[in-house]
Amino acid sequence: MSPPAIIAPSILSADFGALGQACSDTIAQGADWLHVDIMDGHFVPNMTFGAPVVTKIRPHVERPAQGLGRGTFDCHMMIAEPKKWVKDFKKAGCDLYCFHYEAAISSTAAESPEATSEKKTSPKEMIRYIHDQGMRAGIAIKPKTDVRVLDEILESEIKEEVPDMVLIMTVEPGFGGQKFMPDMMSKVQMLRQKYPELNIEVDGGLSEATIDTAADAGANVIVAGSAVFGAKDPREVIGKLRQAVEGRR
Ligand SMILES: O=C(CO)[C@H](O)[C@H](O)COP(=O)(O)O
Repeated sequence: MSPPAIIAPSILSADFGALGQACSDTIAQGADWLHVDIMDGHFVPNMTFGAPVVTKIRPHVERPAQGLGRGTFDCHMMIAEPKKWVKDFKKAGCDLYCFHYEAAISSTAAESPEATSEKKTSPKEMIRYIHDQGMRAGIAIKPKTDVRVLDEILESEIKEEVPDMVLIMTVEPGFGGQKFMPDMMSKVQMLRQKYPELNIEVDGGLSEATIDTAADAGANVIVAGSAVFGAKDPREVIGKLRQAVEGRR
């Protein structure tokens, strides 16, 4: 049986002028986590906000008593230098720090142009570092990245180097409101088959129209921005997304 359904509305589509209230309302409407999109204008062609804003919205949502329970701040770091901000986000109240595989690999290359294959295990070093700071770790891949790059990481014998979640992007990261890419579902299926207990998150274009495809493939953590924040009745949408995932467990 796959892990429980987790609905994580992306606050990228919330009213930034009343973000704290939007966060508490969304949890009250039945969301499990809040998906917090951090963009730096380098890794992706858009900017959002940094740790000071997370610090301000954190008190609006009660933190999970333990683990990745209700109220988890799932911070999706679409940034070129993911290691640089780990401590700041821990301090701001992030529970799950999800960095991009592509950023970790290229920041290693930037630090050391003569990087050896050993150096290229930097995603594992990142995961260990995030765990050392007392957060859960996620690793995300963009649509063009082969999912098989994750095997070596997921199969690490060192527990601290294994991520708590994998995020399969179902749009090119950078903007909300884009079209879901169904061809990303083969990545989800492959992961679910190999790792039955893994938290597999999908992000981009998820809605009542696309949730069945994602749930059939085996995704259990569902990010939805415009579908939730643009809805007349967000509670109903959150409930339907959850029902679709629960129905496949
Ligand atoms: O990471 C993201 C964009 O890079 C967003 O989380 C994602 O696109 C959610 O928005 P929507 O549900 O409207 O597609």
